[in-house]
Amino acid sequence: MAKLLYLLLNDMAEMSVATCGLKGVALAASLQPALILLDTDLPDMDGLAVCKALKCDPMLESIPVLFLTDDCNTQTESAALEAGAVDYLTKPLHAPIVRARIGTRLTLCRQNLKLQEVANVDSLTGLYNRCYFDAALKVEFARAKRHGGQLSVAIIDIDNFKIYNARLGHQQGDVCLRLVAQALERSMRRPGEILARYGGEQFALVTPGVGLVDALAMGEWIRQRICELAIPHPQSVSGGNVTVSIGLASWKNDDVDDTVLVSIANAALYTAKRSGRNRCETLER
Ligand SMILES: Nc1nc2c(ncn2[C@@H]2O[C@H](COP(=O)(O)OP(=O)(O)OP(=O)(O)O)[C@@H](O)[C@H]2O)c(=O)[nH]1
Repeated sequence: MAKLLYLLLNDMAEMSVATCGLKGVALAASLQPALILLDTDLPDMDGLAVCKALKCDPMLESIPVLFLTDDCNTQTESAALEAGAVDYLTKPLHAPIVRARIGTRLTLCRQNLKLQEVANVDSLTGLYNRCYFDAALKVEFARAKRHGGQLSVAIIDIDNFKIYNARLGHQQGDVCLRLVAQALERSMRRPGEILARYGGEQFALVTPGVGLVDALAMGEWIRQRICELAIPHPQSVSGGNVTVSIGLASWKNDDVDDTVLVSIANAALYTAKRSGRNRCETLER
């Protein structure tokens, strides 16, 4: 059946096939596909259990699952839909109907992707917004926990930005935000890093695979790049130019979760501000 479906659909999308439930979940995690076709009857486990496993995983929960099965039992069908499936097609499958149904799903996936792209971006700076950052951090956290990796978060805040705005005007404030955002983008060096505008004059960065020592070096590197922009500030804390303070926090394989990690980075930022601004801080834990 998998081979038949492959032949039937492979001109509509790039397809990959797994021959049992466990391999299917692993394949989904590595490929992050737009759509998953699933049978209820698999060699190693129940297809419904696979669907539930996919829906429990923050990295996979948003991928639509469509059942293709010879189980016509309405109870199984409603259980599949309750488990999060978007559709349930029963055999015998009619090629044109399968193609049309899956075509509709793929179109919806593409439209969703476009909508998400717009919804995830901050219109002033072009960076990701806070909503995207929070969701992406959850995914990166799950990945780090699964693989036992490291992960750090930085909250980057422009110093005395209220004064900058008050003295130079809101429009100039917007120009400054864009320049800082561009410099932060240029400072990103590792694949998988996610940079966002976290709020007004605040930016957030998550760096998968980076522990506290490297995060501090990265924070210091970023702080210097902003100083080098040499954007004049009427009441600068250093050298007459715009500066940033940075709060850092790293996950230490403990039971701290993503939101607590951000709070710790925010508390470190508060310390940086209190200690005179234009610096990176982290908290002892
Ligand atoms: N131009 C502009 N200003 C903004 C925007 N969003 C927030 N702000 C301003 O950013 C300023 C932030 O001020 P505060 O939170 O007091 O922080 P601060 O003056 O930078 O002081 P510290 O963070 O303690 O160094 C406020 O005056 C906001 O109006 C924006 O999109 N554009």
